[in-house]
Amino acid sequence: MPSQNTPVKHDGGRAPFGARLAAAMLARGPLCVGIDPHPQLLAAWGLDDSIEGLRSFSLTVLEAVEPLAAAIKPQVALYERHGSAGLAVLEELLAAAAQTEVLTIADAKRGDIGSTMAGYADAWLRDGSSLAADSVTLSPYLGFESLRPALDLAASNGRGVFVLALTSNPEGASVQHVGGAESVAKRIVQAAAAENQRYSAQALGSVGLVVGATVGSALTDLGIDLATVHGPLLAPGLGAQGATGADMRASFGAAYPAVLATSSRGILAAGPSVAALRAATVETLQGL
Ligand SMILES: O=c1ccn([C@@H]2O[C@H](COP(=O)(O)O)[C@@H](O)[C@H]2O)c(=O)[nH]1
Repeated sequence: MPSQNTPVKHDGGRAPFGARLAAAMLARGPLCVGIDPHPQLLAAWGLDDSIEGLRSFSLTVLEAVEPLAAAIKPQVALYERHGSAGLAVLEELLAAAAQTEVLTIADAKRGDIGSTMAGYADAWLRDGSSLAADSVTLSPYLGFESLRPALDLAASNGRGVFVLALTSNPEGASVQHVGGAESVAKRIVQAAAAENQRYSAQALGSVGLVVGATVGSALTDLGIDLATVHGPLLAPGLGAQGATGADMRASFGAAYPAVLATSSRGILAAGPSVAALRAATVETLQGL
């Protein structure tokens, strides 16, 4: 575990991810737009479920939301289902986004034993990797410490991670709530808080958590204080999964300023018109 005084080195002059995200949230508001090219959405947009459809969908969403959102979150599974050509579209999307102000969160939910984790860290967080994003989502099911290669690489080059803690799906509780007052989720929250001690106390740390907008009273029930994390809280579940801005304020309480709400289908359903996607993004922001 790094000490509070561990120096943070940055490649290429990039500021830490947490500080960059906090600045983006301040300037644009606390919204991430998910880019989830489901086959049904491609069809609703009049696009084929093909590489060209995937490319058109992805670049249209980027064009629409990059001036408005703090971050975009491409769902990696929906690129992987198109094979290597789909991943090439994701690479193109990430490269195009890197030319804009919007930050990127690759929703890959990676996690493995440490030696293999180093490969995932290289893919999603290493400078020069064609899939490198500003941050990536990670699964701690093999133990938080197994994520070490990604935690350290991100800290070394101004990138970030979001570790699953309390997910937005109803099935998550069967694992994450286990242990009651000493729940699995609480252990993950504590580990992220310890990890963020390596970052300046003046800004958000770069180790974020995924905590669903749908968690309701779970944080209170499990005695989890997210204000201790000092990192960003990525909150899926807004819109299509039913959660609202009011729900999030009620659930997150004092930790709400660190919440980056994310919505995919709730905004994407407005496409393919860029103007309509922008209107849906603004409307979603107004509800936060
Ligand atoms: O707990 C989690 C973690 C990740 N997700 C992902 O977020 C989006 C949500 O899409 P919507 O269309 O806004 O429901 C999707 O990519 C999920 O895989 C999540 O929903 N919950």
